[in-house]
Amino acid sequence: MNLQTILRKIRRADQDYHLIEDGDVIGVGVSGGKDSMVLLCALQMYSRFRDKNFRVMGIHIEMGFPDMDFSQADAFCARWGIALHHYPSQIYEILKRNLAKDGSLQCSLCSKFKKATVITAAKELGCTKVAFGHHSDDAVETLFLNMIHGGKIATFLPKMYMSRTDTTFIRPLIYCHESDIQQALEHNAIPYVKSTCPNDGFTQRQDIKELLQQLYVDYPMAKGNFIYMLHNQKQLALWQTENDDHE
Ligand SMILES: Nc1ncnc2c1ncn2[C@@H]1O[C@H](COP(=O)(O)OP(=O)(O)OP(=O)(O)O)[C@@H](O)[C@H]1O
Repeated sequence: MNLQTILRKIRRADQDYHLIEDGDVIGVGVSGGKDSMVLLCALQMYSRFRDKNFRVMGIHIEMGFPDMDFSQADAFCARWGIALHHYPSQIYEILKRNLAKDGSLQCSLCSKFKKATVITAAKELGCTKVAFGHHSDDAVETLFLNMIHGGKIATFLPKMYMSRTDTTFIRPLIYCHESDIQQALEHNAIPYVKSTCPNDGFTQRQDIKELLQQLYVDYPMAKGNFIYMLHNQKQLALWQTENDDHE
């Protein structure tokens, strides 16, 4: 497999945010989509570097969406000696019983259940950390979603400890663009499973994705600047009222 660009960017993220330590057992959350399949393969390769001693395994939570065929992904992982564990769940059934007012599935509920199930599976499998396939374009989309819908300047972190469940999450692809992932996927013929979630393509995230794509056509430099901005702490200048000092 040739994953040079991805591996270089994972290494940089690892150095900047200390994502992986000696002795780690990393459970990669695998939806079967492009990002998590590339992450699983790349981390497996990264684990072969001599200066790091850690193990990697894939964890797929079976959501129960119809016609999700994992046979190619399973065969590919077996060929490359990558462990991919499947965990059945009732998530789709529960979501169908708790529809939103407009009759659609609730993405926020889905995300909560999915995360909780990945954590349970990771603990059962003896993982020390859980890795997600979020990349830099996801980070910028989340930032815009939070600004537009939530009135806050925030996105997910490269590394996050959740004390409630005693779990550390890492996002090794944060310096990778979607285009890097697409290239790696094609170059190495990594299979992926197309999601059959009925909400796919009709989410607020999809709207933001399209908005940003248009913005990048007019302002191509924005793509790199948005990522730089996320860790450009020195030039952070936000308003502070007198009251904020005392809160
Ligand atoms: N069914 C699942 N089982 C395990 N982990 C999952 C599952 N679905 C998503 N994840 C993890 O959560 C991350 C973000 O989820 P999201 O739904 O945005 O991903 P996706 O777009 O469906 O797939 P991908 O990110 O793999 O292309 C994924 O990259 C993956 O690491």
